[in-house]
Amino acid sequence: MPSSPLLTAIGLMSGTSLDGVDAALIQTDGTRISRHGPSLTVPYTPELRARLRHILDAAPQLAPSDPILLSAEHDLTEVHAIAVQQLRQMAPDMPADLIGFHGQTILHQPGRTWQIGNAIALSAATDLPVIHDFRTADVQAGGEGAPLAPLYHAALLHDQPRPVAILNIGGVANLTLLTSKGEILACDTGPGNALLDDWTFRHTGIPYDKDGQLAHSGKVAEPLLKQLLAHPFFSKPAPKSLDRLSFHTALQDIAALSPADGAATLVAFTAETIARTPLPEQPKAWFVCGGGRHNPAIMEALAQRLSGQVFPVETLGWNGDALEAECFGFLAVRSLYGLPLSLPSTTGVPTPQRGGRLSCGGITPWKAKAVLNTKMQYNIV
Ligand SMILES: Nc1ncnc2c1ncn2[C@@H]1O[C@H](COP(=O)(O)OP(=O)(O)OP(=O)(O)O)[C@@H](O)[C@H]1O
Ligand SMILES: CC(=O)N[C@H]1[C@@H]2OC[C@@H](O2)[C@@H](O)[C@@H]1O[C@H](C)C(=O)O
Repeated sequence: MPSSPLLTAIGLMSGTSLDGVDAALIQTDGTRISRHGPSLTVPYTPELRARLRHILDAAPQLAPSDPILLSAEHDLTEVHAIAVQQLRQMAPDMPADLIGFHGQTILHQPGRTWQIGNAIALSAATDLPVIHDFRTADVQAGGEGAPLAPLYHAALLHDQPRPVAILNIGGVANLTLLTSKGEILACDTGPGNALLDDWTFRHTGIPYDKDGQLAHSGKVAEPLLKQLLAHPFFSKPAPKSLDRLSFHTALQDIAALSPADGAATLVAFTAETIARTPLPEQPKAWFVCGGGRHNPAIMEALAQRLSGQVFPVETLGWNGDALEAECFGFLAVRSLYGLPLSLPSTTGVPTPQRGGRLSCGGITPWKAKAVLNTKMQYNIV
C-alpha cells in the first residue's frame, strides 16, 4: 500500500494541570514520525487559570451557552492562537499544514467528555485547517475517550526493547505499555500532580511543589495512604480513565496533616497507584514524560516501587514537556487520513475508532484544498 504524504502539524494541548498551552510541531504520515519540530508553552494568566478552575467545579451544571463558559472559551482560544503564532515564528522552515487542537477538558465522566475551545475562531485566526473534538467519537462508540496518547507512544517506542512503557505524569497520570508481543495496553493510573498542586497552593500560595521541596521535608502518613489506596478504581483492569477531580476528596481525607506530610503522602499516592496498576507484564523500562518528571520526590518514589528502570524520556532524545502536544499533531494527521485514534485495548472502545472533526472557519479555499485533497471525509463547519 502506498504510504500517505507527510504532513506538518501543530499540536496544541492544554492539560488538566491548567498551567497553559503546550504547542509543538511534528512531521508525520500518521504512522511514523519523520521530524520533531520545536515546541513552546504559553502559560495561562493566574486570572484565566482561576476562572477555568471554577468552571471545572461548575461544569456538570453549566450549559454550553453559559456566558462564563463562552468568555473563558474565547480567552483560551486566544492563548492557543498566540501559541501558534509564536511557534510559526520559531520554525519558518517547517510551514504547518494543519492544527490538532485538543481544547481544555472541563469534564470527563463515563459517557461524557467535554473539551472547550473555539476551533472555528482558531482556524480563522491562523488560516489553517483545525482538527478538534478528538474524544467524542470514542465515547459515543462506548469507549472511555481517554487516554488517546497510546498510539503516539507506540509510534515513538517502535524500536525499543519490550516490554516497555511510557508514563505521563500530568495533572492525571496515564501509561502506555507495549508488551513483549507488541500489544498496546493503556490506562489512566490515578492522580499525577493535580492533587499535590492543589494541596501546595492551599498551604503555600505557590501553584506547585517546586522540585519536590515540600514533599521531601515531610513523612508519608501510611494509614491515610492505605485508606486512599482502597478506592476501587485502582484494582480495576485497564482500560480506564479519570477526571481531574476524580480523587478530590483525598484532600479532605488528609486535611489534618501538616503541609509537608500531606505533600509526602500525595507523592506516595501518585507513585503507589502507578506501581499497583494491574498489568499483564512489568516493563523493563519506564520512560517518563509530563511535568511530574521534574519533581525529584515523585521520580524517587517511582524508582523505589517499580521493578523496571525509570528514566525521563529525554534519555531517548525526546522532549517530555512537548510529547502531549506532539501527540495531538500526530492524531490530527491520523484523523485526516482516516486512521484510528483509539483501540479496544487503549480506551475499551469495541473496535478501532476514528475520531476528530475538521473546522476550516475563515480559511482561504486554496489552502483548505491543498490539505484536504489528501482525504475528504469531513463535514466542513
Ligand atoms: N520543577 C518542578 N517541580 C515539581 N513539579 C513540577 C516542576 N515542573 C513542573 N511540575 C509539575 O508539572 C505540572 C505540569 O505538568 P504537565 O504540563 O505535564 O500537566 P498537564 O499536561 O496539564 O496534565 P495532563 O497530562 O494531565 O493533561 C505542574 O502543575 C507541576 O505539578
Ligand atoms: C479527558 C482528558 O482530557 N484526559 C487527559 C488527562 O490528562 C492525562 C490523562 O488525563 C489522559 O487521559 C488525558 O490526556 C492524554 C493526553 C491522553 O488522552 O492520552
